[in-house]
Amino acid sequence: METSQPHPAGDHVIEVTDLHRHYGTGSGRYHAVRGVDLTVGRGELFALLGTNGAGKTSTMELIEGLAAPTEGRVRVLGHDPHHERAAVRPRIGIMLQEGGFPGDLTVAETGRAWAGTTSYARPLDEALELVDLGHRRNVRVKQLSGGERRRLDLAMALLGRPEVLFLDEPSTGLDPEARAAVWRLVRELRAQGTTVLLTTHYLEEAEELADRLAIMHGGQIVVAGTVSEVIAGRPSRITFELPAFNGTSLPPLAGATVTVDGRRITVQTPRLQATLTELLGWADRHGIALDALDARSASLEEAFLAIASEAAHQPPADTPAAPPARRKLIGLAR
Ligand SMILES: Nc1ncnc2c1ncn2[C@@H]1O[C@H](COP(=O)(O)OP(=O)(O)OP(=O)(O)O)[C@@H](O)[C@H]1O
Repeated sequence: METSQPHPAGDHVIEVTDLHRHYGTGSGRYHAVRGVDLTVGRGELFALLGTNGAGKTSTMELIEGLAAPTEGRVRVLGHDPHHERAAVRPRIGIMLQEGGFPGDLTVAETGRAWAGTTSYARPLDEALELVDLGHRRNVRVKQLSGGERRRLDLAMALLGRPEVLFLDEPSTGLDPEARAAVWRLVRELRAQGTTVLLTTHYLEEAEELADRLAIMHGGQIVVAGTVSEVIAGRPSRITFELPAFNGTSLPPLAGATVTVDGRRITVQTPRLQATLTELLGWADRHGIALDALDARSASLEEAFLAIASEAAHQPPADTPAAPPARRKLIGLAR
């Protein structure tokens, strides 16, 4: 077993190089993670986005040290998180997609049991208050709502005052108010220097929180960078309807792509202001009303949809066999 040296402060807290993960063996072997590289600096929040089955959780689990990669190298706080688990585990917090805490224990009993596995546990009440669960401390876990269970998962991940926090879809199942509260908490933790790696399906969550993000598809990172870098180069979009189209042709809109779907027109353009000016001038000159007019710059959502659709048309060379059924993750196996 290779024993790695801890990194000096300020270096990358997470380093992942050419990571691969297979599930199963023989003809049922499935290549779920296919050469992922990423780094996360101290105090940075990095979001992993992707389509369903893109490989986000499979990648996270390797970085968390819950499984060993088939190939590739992972370092967390300078250590191999799987083989040097004892060095890494006390310094990280993990919120899995399904916490799996026993339903018969109360919130407080769960917290006490979990605190016993953690070296520098913060007071249980403090952890519960962070996620607004203090008033539910004597309620059995099975009686909590789905959103409350998610918040319990988060409280348990925070119990050991982690330097690195892994959040796998932290706000799934939360109502908008609880989600906003979780976002505030994550921002505070990051401001205090916690490094965060999160997966999410909510693009606005990544837009709100992430310093950098990566979009995965088919086990690979298709694009990575800041939100502006990922959006850069994506066209803006103007849509409208022509209720009483009198046959007047649309003007030539330089550099734009026009799609007509019945009465609905979509114009994609790299020059939003100039194209909109040309279009409004044309409508004005011909006395045409542009119904339901909407003009917007490229968003992360549009970039995501375009990237996912482009990637879906370019499957990797070793197209996988259908994957075997997924295993359910049990929180206590962390
Ligand atoms: N234990 C497992 N055994 C076999 N295949 C698995 C296992 N876990 C995941 N897979 C498969 O690996 C691929 C990647 O799954 P993974 O859960 O990492 O994706 P994801 O991006 O997190 O998806 P989602 O957004 O749906 O949570 C999927 O095709 C999945 O079915």
